[in-house]
This record gives sequence, structure tokens and C-alpha cells, in this order.
Amino acid sequence: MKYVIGVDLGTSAVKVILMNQEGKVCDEASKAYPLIQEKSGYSEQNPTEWVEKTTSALQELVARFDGDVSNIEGISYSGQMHGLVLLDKNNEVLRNAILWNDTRTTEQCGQIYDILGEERLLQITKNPALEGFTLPKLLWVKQYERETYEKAAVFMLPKDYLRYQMTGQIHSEYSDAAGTLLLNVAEKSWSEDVCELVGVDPQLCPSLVASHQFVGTLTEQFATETGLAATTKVFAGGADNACGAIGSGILSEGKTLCSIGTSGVVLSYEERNDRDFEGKVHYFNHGEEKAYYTMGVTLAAGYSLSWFKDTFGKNEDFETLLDGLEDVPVGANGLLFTPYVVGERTPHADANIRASFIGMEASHERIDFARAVIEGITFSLNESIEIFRKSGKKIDTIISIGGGAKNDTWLQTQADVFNATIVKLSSEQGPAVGAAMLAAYGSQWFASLQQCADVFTSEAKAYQPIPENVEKYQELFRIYKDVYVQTKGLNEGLKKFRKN
Ligand SMILES: Nc1ncnc2c1ncn2[C@@H]1O[C@H](COP(=O)(O)OP(=O)(O)O)[C@@H](O)[C@H]1O
Ligand SMILES: O=C(CO)[C@@H](O)[C@H](O)COP(=O)(O)O
Repeated sequence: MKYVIGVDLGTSAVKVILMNQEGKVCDEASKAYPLIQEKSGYSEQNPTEWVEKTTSALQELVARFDGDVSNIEGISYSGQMHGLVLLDKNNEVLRNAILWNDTRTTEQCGQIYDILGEERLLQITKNPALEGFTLPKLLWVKQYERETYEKAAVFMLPKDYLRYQMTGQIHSEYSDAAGTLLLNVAEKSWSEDVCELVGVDPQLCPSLVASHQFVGTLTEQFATETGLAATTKVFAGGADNACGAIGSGILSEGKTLCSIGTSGVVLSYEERNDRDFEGKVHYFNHGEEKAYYTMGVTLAAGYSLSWFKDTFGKNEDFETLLDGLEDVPVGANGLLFTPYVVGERTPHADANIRASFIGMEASHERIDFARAVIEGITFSLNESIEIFRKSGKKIDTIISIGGGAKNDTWLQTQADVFNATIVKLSSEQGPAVGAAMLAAYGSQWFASLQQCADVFTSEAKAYQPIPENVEKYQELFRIYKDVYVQTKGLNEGLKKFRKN
């Protein structure tokens, strides 16, 4: 039997899974790493830690593998998007990576609009200038850490750096490059126009390949450290949301995904690259060739829940924290939460907004707060679904993946808030499965990613919306949407009191 490994370099942890040719998940391992948040709005990680934790997770996987490691034929990646990794001319890391949920770059987003204009930016990159994207981060380093910027020889995205450390080869690929604001998304090439106008040397951009492309084998050193064979073939991989879509079989028009990881995403497959969503949702290249996807992003979805756990139940696991969630009625006994703990993206591209609990009263217990957090995150994702529905998309079934899909009550809440059937897959590790599928397809086990998905993905359970709950959530959703409007000005006033 042959095997492939999918590596999902997430924000909270790296997850590695071993899958066989029959699409069975044979083993998995995960290693967590922290966020470095020195100031309000800052979010960084140390790229060396990604490599160390991936090495350790792979060591664990290989140690438990009782077959011949040379039968592990291929490996590929899914990676948290947009993070800026800068390397010098010796390929040494110059500073911590600035992550997708770091919002320090509002000033640089303004500069990009001033230089390019919104229309031209949308025409080339298909996306607006958002703090989370890579180009504003590059311009921030150029402006505030000039010495570092001048030493930079190449910029990389998180999983591309990890792959470089495993193979010695430097590449980027289309699905992740699409989230930099430097790619001409329709033409699939770095935009010389954008580079020239914003003053970024095009030499900083690595060469581009397709997600399933073979890029080399493991270095002898990495193979020795992990116990993998040096002949293991390495395939480029994709952005975590592209891989989440592949791993959930979102490979044709009409299919919708909800992914609740650190961020939260509602994603829709697009065959075409010329639809106009006026920048309201992100529009990126898929990991499948000649395909695209659109998505709305909640900046702190799972992160709002993990913030709540770390603050009010530090040493508990999520199961203990959420014990009794199903007994709290819809609406959390009158408590409402907006999940803006680090700002928001869709539909409010607002780095300054912060979270609120509205309606606290003396009878509320911690589990009411937990229910309000879960409902608030789901309302935020429903704002993306609303944009898609208003654009004419029919959304009646949604595949739900990510850490958030581990909880039954949350899955039912998704069905009730989204008023759609929610499908849970046999593995909630969609991005890692997608990465494994890219390795399987790259290894030519299947003629297409769709054929691979037919074998590698399967539905475990479906959750139907309960009409009575749907009605209550529709009323609550109207109140939820008003909280942003009512608290925006208040948060402006609080800004100067934040940790700086
Ligand atoms: N048992 C659980 N029940 C509900 N939510 C969970 C559970 N385990 C993890 N989560 C949520 O999933 C998030 C992590 O999801 P994951 O897909 O692993 O994220 P990432 O890819 O960003 O590292 C956590 O922040 C948490 O909110
Ligand atoms: O910024 C985005 C998408 O635009 C995020 O979705 C990141 O890609 C991080 O993903 P997770 O770690 O939450 O999976």
C-alpha cells in the first residue's frame, strides 16, 4: 500500500495526516505553537518554530508507522495565508513572520489605494487592500524597518518557507500568491505594474508553480531528522482555504464551505475569473488549475472561542468548556457577542472595531457566555453567507470543517443560523486532507482532483435547520448586525487606551 502525507501549517498548530491510496486517514499528529502579540493589533510567529514543530509531528507519525517508509510516496502542504516571511541573500529569516491576523498596516493600505486607486487594484488583484494581506506588510517593513527591508532577497508565505526548509527549493504557488495583492489573479503572474507603482522590487517575488506540481524531494538532513525517505516526492501545496476546499470536495460550481479554524471562512467555488463582487469578498485562485473561489472571512472565529477559553477556563479543554452548551436556549438567555477581538474583515473591513458582550445580567453563567460566543461567531459567518445569497448564489447545503466542526451543538447552530443543511465530513481536517490530495494527485494516483475527492472524502453526518430556531436566529441576527453600528464610535474612543 502507498501513502501520502498532508501537512497543514495552521495558525494555532501544525497538523500532519497520513492517508493511504484508499483515502483512509491512517494516522495524524499535531503540535501547537503560540502567537506573539507584542502590541494591540500585532500578530507574529517565529518561522523556525513552524519547522521545529512540523519536524516533531512528522517524527511522531513516522515512529508509529509500521510499514516501509519508502511507501510514503508524496508530501504536500496547506498553509495559513498571507503571512510575510523575509529571507536575506543567504536565505536566513530576517524577522518574525507578520501574520494574516496582524492589523498594523491600515496606513499602508491607504497608501496602496492612493497609488493604485481602488478600481485598478481590483482589476489586477481582484481584491481590496486589507491589513491582513502580504503587500501592506511588506510596505510596513519598508517604512518602519528599513534596514531589514534592504537586506531582504526574497519574501515567502508560511508554508512555502516550511517547504523550502524541507527541500532546499524556493517557490510560491498561485493559490497563496493570490493573497499577497501582488498577483495578477486572472493572468496568474506577479504584477509588474503593482510592484513598480508601490516600489517593490519584483526580484523579491519567488517563482510560481501550480499546487500539485512536483518541486523536489526531501533534503538528506530533513529525511534523517524525521525518519522519512529522502526520495519522498514533495508537491507545492496550497493556501489553507484552497486546500480546505479541495479536502471537502468543493470542486464544482454551487458548492459552499464553512471553515472554522482560528479564522472563519465561508467559501464558494468559482469557475470564472471575471465575476464582480466589488471587493466585498476575497477572490482567489483555487488549488485546482483554472478554477477560483470567493470567500468572506471572520478574522477571529475559533480564535474568539480560544481567547474565551484561555481567559476564563485556562487549563480546560474545549469539551469541558462547552459542556452543557446544548442546554442553553437559542439566544444564550439574552446575551449577544460580536467576535471582533482582533478587528473584523467581512463585511466590515475594520481593524479598529473590538468585541462586545451585550445584555449581561446577574443570572448569566459562564456557559451562557460560551453559547453567546459560539452564536456570535456563527452570526459573523452568516454575514458572508448573506453577501453570497444577495449576489444570487443558492446556498442550501454547506460543508463544515475545521476545529469548530468538532462540536455537535455548534454544527446544529450553524444549520439554524445559516438556514441550510450542514454536512460534517468523516475528517474535520479539511486543509490537511486537501494537502494529502494534492500529493496523491501530483503522484498521479488519480486523473483529476475530483476523482481523488471521490475516494478521499466522505460525509459523516448532516444537520438540518430546525424551523423554530431559524426564526429566532433571524430576529437575533438583526440585533447582532446593529451592534457593529452602535459600537464603532465607542471603539474609536477606546483605541488610545489599548496596549501599545
Ligand atoms: N472540541 C472543540 N469544540 C469546539 N471548537 C473547537 C474544538 N477544538 C478546537 N476548536 C476550535 O477550533 C479552533 C482551531 O481550529 P483549527 O482548524 O485547528 O485551526 P487552525 O487551522 O487555525 O490552526 C480553535 O481556536 C477552537 O476555537
Ligand atoms: O487570512 C485568512 C484568509 O484570507 C485566514 O483564513 C488564514 O488563511 C488563516 O487560516 P486558519 O489558520 O484560520 O485556518
